[in-house]
Amino acid sequence: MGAIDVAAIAKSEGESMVKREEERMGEAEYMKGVRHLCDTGVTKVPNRYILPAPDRPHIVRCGDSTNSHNLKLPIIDLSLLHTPKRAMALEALSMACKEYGFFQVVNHGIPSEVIEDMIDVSKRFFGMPYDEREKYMSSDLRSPVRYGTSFNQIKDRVFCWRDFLKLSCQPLESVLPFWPSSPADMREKTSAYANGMKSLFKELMSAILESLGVSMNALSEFDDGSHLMVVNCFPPCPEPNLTLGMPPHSDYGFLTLLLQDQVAGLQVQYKDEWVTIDPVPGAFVVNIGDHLEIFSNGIYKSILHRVLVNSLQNRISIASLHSMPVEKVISPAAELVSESSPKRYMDTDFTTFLKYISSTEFKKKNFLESRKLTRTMDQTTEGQLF
Ligand SMILES: O=C(O)CCC(=O)C(=O)O
Ligand SMILES: [Fe+2]
Repeated sequence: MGAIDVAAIAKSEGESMVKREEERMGEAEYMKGVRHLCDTGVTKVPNRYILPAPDRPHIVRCGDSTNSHNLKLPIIDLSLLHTPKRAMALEALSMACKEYGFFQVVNHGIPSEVIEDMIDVSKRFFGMPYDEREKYMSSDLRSPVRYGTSFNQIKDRVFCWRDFLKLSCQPLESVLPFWPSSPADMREKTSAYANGMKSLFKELMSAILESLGVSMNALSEFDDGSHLMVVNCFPPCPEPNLTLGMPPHSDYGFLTLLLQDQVAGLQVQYKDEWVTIDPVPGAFVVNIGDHLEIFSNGIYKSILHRVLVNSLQNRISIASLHSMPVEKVISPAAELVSESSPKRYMDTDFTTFLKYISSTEFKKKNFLESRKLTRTMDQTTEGQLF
């Protein structure tokens, strides 16, 4: 063995101190979000955002919508619900909820101006300087307005390429004064959109309850139900194969109504494959959330989905998540539980969900798995909670 090279050790220690200092400074920068990161002119994805190889997306580049990696979701024409073709439309809805857990709705009655204004004001919000957006940053999960980055920036080991603005919408009059005051028309445009989403959600739930054959009594629970709007911004990413805009997750509520601009990115799990949902102009993507899977006792499925990023275009999506009031316990509907079809999920409340998301570095971000009851020969055991 040669003599110990003191100079080399000192040099390497010095280098690792510099590296740690860079990481520490980087960490504070990453907390400011990916929009900010992009404004600093990054040309490579920093380590903090690089997924382990098995979790990376395998992006198949295709402008061709016949490619098997692009899926055409069932399209439900809501205007048919008000015609003699209602039964046929309900059948199509039921099939979509069982087979895909996702569908698109057209002829939904939301004016195109309300939709365009919502996308436009969202773009302008994320286009404001960081100092303006920063005012709404909060780590309090119950705050009525919360600007942030990644999926769960306190917990995520690997960050995802997303910034978001979460707005509580219930009750609208009380939360509105907390919403961003700039851009100047943000509150006006966003509240018009939120009102539209609430009525569309109730119309969809009425059709869904009918398709399940359960009592309409549950409908009134949605009048004061929870309503959260998540405005997502996915800036162009220099190396989109290394990271994700959102990791695989399911949504916690009854239904999510999703508006995406014309940039593709949403992928859903279908027959063990990730398939891309091409945007349909003027349509909403609707997906079943964990609460509806529980309420339907597993008949309708809450499906894992994720978001890809791309190197060229900024992408905006607006997700409206709806459920019953937060204090309400969600359990399978009485009509759907019988001896031949036993209860498959534990009763679930919002506090349990909040505990779950704040206590787990969730691998699959799948709350639902933790609520499933597992059946042995003749007894039911509660699945492990955390
Ligand atoms: O951006 C998308 O297409 C999906 C967003 C999403 O899944 C969510 O906000 O929960
Ligand atoms: Fe989602």
